[in-house]
Amino acid sequence: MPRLGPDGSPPVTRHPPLTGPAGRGEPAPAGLAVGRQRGAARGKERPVPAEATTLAPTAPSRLLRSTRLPSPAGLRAAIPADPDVRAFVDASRSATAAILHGTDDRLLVIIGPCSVHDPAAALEYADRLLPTTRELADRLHVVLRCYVEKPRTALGWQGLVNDPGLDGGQDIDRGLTVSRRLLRDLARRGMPTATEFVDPLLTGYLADLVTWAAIGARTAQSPAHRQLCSALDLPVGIKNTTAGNIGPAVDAVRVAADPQTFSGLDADGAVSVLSSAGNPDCHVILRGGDDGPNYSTADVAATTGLLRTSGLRPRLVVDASHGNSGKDHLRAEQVVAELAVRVGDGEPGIAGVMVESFLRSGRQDLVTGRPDLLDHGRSITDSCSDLDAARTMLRQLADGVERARRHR
Ligand SMILES: O=C[C@H](O)[C@H](O)COP(=O)(O)O
Ligand SMILES: C=C(OP(=O)(O)O)C(=O)O
Repeated sequence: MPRLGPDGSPPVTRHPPLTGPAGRGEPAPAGLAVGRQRGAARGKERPVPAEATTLAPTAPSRLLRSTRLPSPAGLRAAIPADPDVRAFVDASRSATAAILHGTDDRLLVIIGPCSVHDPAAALEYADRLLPTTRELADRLHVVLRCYVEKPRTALGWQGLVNDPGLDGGQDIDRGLTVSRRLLRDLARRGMPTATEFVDPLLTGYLADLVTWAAIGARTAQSPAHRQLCSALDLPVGIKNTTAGNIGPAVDAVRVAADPQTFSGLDADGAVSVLSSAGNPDCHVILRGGDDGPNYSTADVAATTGLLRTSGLRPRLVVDASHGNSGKDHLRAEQVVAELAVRVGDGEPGIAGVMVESFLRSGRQDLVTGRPDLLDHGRSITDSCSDLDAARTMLRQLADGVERARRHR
């Protein structure tokens, strides 16, 4: 087990600066790629020997910097999931899987901010929502969106893992540490969490603390993400593509259910050949697409039909946000209200609902490097409903489950 630093963080190897003795721009030793990315975490860079990387076979190189991270096991040792947390996450995963399989008649609800940029605000949101989720726990299994990686259509802030300082510093080492601590703090409070896995190399740093994960619309067709799902010990929702195609999500669920052999990191961070058993708890998420929403009864029926003919369980999650709301949180609230009625009417196939909500409604733009300008508790990615609206939506969905039970 690695020795830990005074604050419980994993050890960091100090390496010489890239640009000479004092990092003042003196030429680097021959054979080293030279450069420092803006905001680089000082003192952690490793020289990049030109002959030692396939990414940079000749110098000068476009690979400017290589910074070694702790291993997944190192970070897990620094911020351990204590036995209570492990038991809590296991129980929450089992409940989620049972809902997806239809053996628990509650509804899965994945609710919370589009992205977490301020861990304290995420904890405050959880603390203020928990009384309602506990009250409705006989009808809903509520899992908090704690999205710490963000896939972007093009450029933009990439999430707490990639840029915890909101300053373009891209200190992934710190981002993983604060994200893992946040996920653990949420589990300790009794709030299950959901996240999206964007970079498969980083999944092992956080996955043991998460109840449910998503593969997003931008990565649902990626073989690496599908193979990753096959090895995860948690339920995973896979989205239709941004164009609105359902077929790739169904294909992804099939791939993930099968045993796979692929390359990835082991717990010690070594690149390894990994063999998986296959994950029977994956499912499709309908999130709408460029051509409009896909949450109607006909869309759900068409998708469950496709799942059935593919030999898969005909149950799915509907995302009321994103393409199903045109990223308008008021519209997402209407979608949830409509879904609640349909669940109450006994419509088959809907195992869960996702919706974006945070302390305050709407969204705001981040000015890189100026987090001090941000409103507390308002999304810096897609617009979100506020807490009152979140409570209303949860009650509507819980009423729907109650009504559906009366029909049976
Ligand atoms: O969920 C958040 C966003 O929809 C997603 O990360 C893509 O955002 P972008 O299109 O603004 O890059
Ligand atoms: C990025 C997200 O969704 P999608 O992949 O549907 O765009 C998300 O849920 O945060």
